[in-house]
Amino acid sequence: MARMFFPDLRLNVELSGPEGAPPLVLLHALGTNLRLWDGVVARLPGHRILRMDMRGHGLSDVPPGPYAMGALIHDVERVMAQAGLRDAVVVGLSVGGMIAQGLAVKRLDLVRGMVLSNSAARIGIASQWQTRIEAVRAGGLEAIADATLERWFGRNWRELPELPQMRAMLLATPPEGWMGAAAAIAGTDFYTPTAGLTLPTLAIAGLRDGSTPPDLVKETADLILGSRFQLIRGAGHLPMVEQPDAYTDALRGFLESIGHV
Ligand SMILES: O=C(O)CCC(=O)CC(=O)O
Repeated sequence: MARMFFPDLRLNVELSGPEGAPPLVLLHALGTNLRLWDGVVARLPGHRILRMDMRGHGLSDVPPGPYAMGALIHDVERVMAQAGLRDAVVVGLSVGGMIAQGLAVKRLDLVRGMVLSNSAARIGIASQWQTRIEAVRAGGLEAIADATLERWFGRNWRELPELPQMRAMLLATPPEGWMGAAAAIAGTDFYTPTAGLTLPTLAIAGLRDGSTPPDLVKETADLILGSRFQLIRGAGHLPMVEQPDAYTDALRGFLESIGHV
């Protein structure tokens, strides 16, 4: 674990795997942090893996919100520069996948391929995000926790073994950070720029995902010429936590198919 220092903020990052190995960049979802990827990192020992806590999340600084999507993209750009990484496969979960799309549009030299996991060019509608932001402002993350966990995991969410860990991760997110990043999602519509992308892309969806349902993920995958779509049946919004073997197999298959091994 290391802190990267920039003039306006510090970001928490972790670099693992052999230096010089094909690089992966892992970007987490709203209300989570880089620990979300523990199972994937353990299963992919042959890659140089950079993961980071998005601003306002995990151990990164919490600048006052709202955040612009452009700022979240710039954070990844400068972390990759400081780590000396380019030509990476960027794996982004949900808002992380939006950041991956924006990074590919802006800096294709940094992105060899994308995995848009449980993500889309546009997620939710602005008024819905505003309602959630107001709830968090009034009552903290606890105010939205149950509804969020139900969207993440589906109807039987209370029975899932991963629930205590994921609830704790959600509740540990600084409210200012959650609201800042939620505002970035609310203000983003990448439909047109993403439709112009032509790079190797795998889109992954979880059957029980109520945050970014399979049809929404597929709609974005279909914008990108030659992209592939994979549905993980036994998972919701966080398939790397619920189905780490199936999820890593999907990543590995994609990486092999583009020779990024
Ligand atoms: O909290 C939700 O259900 C929405 C989460 C979302 O769509 C964005 C994300 O997970 O990054």
